[in-house]
Amino acid sequence: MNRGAAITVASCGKTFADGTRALSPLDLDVRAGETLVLLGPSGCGKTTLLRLIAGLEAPDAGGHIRFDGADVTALPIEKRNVGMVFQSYALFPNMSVIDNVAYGLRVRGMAQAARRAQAAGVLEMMRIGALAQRRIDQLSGGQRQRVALARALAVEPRVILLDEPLTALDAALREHLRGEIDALLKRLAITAIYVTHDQAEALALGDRIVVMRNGAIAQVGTPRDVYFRPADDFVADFVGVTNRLAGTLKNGRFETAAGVVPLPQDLVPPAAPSGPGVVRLLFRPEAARLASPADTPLVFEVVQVEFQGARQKVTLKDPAGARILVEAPADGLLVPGAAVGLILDPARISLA
Ligand SMILES: Nc1ncnc2c1ncn2[C@@H]1O[C@H](COP(=O)(O)OP(=O)(O)OP(=O)(O)O)[C@@H](O)[C@H]1O
Repeated sequence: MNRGAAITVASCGKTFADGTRALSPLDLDVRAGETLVLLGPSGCGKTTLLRLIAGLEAPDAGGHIRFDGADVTALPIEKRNVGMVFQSYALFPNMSVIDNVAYGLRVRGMAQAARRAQAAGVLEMMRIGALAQRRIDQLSGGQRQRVALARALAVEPRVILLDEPLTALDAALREHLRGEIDALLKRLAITAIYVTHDQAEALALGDRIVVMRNGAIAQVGTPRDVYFRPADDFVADFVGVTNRLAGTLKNGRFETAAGVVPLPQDLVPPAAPSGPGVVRLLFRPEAARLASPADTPLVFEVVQVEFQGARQKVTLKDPAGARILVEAPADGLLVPGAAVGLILDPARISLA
């Protein structure tokens, strides 16, 4: 198959005819062959951005889309060599699986024998060759979504755009197909843009994640960046549970009511702290390790322990009353009221 195209989105905003501003002008570079996930709450503009890249919508004046440097802004979808997969399968229900998959090749004028052979090859690759003669309305949801993916891939696109393709499926199937899609996209080295509002899906699939909010980009980064070094409170909360401690910065250390946290040198203090002299330290529940109070300068009081089998969730409070949540192996016996030390992983803390 083709190698994926690099995509440049330059100053692309979108205001719809009714005056709704779905996207503020934004810039985004998608690398050739990567899987980029657009993640954000409902209405933040993910689908609109995907449709601009597809050529289903035109950006407002001044916006440009380039594929491998060539300006495609004025090209309609059928001239961009992109494949699309939607949440609703958008397949032809009365046609057979193989005819659905070969459809895009027919539109492109490929001869019947050739397009049937190519479609059959893609069905084999997706491991649904046995379903080739079935009608779409005789398939399960998971099978339909595999056919939709096969149809998008059959035309050998340089870019594949997926808009919440797994949302309609049940949780177990969603996870299974997510793994298959991940493996497939990596093997094909095709450029993929994947829209979802599901953070677990984004973290699992993305080479990079674009977190969106109110028609703008809140952060672009690897799953680890976005999870452990969120750019702001919105990203931190959207992508998981976040602990916050208020304190001050002194001599490369963070001082808070519970004690002191040494800071790694590469941790940048926030440009605009939340109050005069006050900074907040952000970390995830699993970025902390419980220790003896003698072994760390950061000490809390145990408030509550929730046993979960292999792990336990422990709620702690500091002398100022601020509460945090940490996850720990379920071996140590912790009782409410006891003092416990905390060691934070320096690679997994951020400041805001
Ligand atoms: N054709 C349209 N005309 C007017 N407004 C639109 C149109 N399409 C989308 N919008 C609006 O633009 C904003 C962004 O919509 P978009 O579908 O891009 O969001 P989204 O992040 O994909 O949301 P969801 O996760 O719910 O699909 C929303 O306020 C939406 O109502």
